[in-house]
Amino acid sequence: MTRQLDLDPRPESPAPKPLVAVDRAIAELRRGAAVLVRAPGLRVLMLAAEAVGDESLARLQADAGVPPVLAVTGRRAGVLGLTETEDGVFRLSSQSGFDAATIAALTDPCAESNSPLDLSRLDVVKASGAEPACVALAKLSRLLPAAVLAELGGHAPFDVVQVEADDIAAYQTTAARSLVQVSQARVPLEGAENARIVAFRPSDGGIEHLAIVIGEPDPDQPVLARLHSECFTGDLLGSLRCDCGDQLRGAIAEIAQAGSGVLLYLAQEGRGIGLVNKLRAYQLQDAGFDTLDANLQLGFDDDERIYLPAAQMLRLLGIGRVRLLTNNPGKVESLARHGVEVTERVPHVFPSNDHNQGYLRTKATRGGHLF
Ligand SMILES: Nc1nc2c(ncn2[C@@H]2O[C@H](COP(=O)(O)OP(=O)(O)OP(=O)(O)O)[C@@H](O)[C@H]2O)c(=O)[nH]1
Ligand SMILES: [Zn+2]
Repeated sequence: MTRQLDLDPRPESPAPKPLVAVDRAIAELRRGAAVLVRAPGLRVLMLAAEAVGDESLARLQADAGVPPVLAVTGRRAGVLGLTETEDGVFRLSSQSGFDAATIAALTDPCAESNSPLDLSRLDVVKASGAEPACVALAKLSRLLPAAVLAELGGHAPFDVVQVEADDIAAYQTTAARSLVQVSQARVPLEGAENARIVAFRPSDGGIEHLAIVIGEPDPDQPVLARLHSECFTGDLLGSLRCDCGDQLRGAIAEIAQAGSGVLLYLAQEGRGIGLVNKLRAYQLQDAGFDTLDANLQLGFDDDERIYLPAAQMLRLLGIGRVRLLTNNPGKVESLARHGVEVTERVPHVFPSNDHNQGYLRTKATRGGHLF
């Protein structure tokens, strides 16, 4: 007999304080305000590089009492020719200081620059202080992965939001572990009428992930499953630049045909860099970079996704074993690492079109996808 899926109805506890502090910091950065990041023995005031203007830069310097430095990923430093090792985070400083236009030119490959950059005047060192946390916070804010920061000697500005570097580092894991089911409803889909959508929310009220459960999956058997990363352009608009729309509708059709299964619709747009950065990546691809190099130009890893939320949702649905619809061996490995047994990888390939041929070729030749 098929068991009903085990649905956990309610949050067990209020949002952990660390999540709340990071959420507040994200909101501040996105509106161009400074936040205070604390690391052991260190306090820095930071702005997201993408959101600085000359005025906020001047205020940062006045509040901290020292000239700001710039933190970028090793990826971005490598693209600029400032380092050969691309791991970690680098601190760039300049005797003459930075203005907003220079920061834009250093951090945003899509920025229109009026004057050529003089990189020879930059001091470049691998950073081990608060810089990695600051860059991680910019990434969590779905902004460009770069930060402007200044060490704070004296008092913090009275109204500044404060956040611990350790809480930033733990944020994604903590948020994923705190996911709970918050609502569900029957939603008949074209070709899969016996479907319901189950919504999962982290306890800080962060962005929800969805499970589309088709039929009545038997938790005692491996469940046919698809992890689908959100793609506004492909899923909703039918963009031909990728294969997401076909994969989404194809997975629903295949699961319906098999009788039952689950599609996790994960809020990780643009392989985890967010829609705005994905549009930047598209602009770079139109200038000749492939889908992986475009991410690196922006300072991101080629894939910024984590699959702990997916593993957690499967657990909450009572599913421990899956037959996974994917061409991406990374998804299989990652789910296994998070305790979900993948009994089989089921290929999920669709015909290419004139616009996504290069994208699919790159995934196969450089991304390790199996087509
Ligand atoms: N950064 C970036 N993201 C993209 C690009 N094209 C599509 N995406 C995103 O990539 C994700 C789609 O990847 P998936 O289909 O889930 O996964 P996959 O790694 O291709 O593996 P499969 O399971 O085989 O499909 C979505 O979040 C898209 O928004 C691109 O050129 N750049
Ligand atoms: Zn897509």
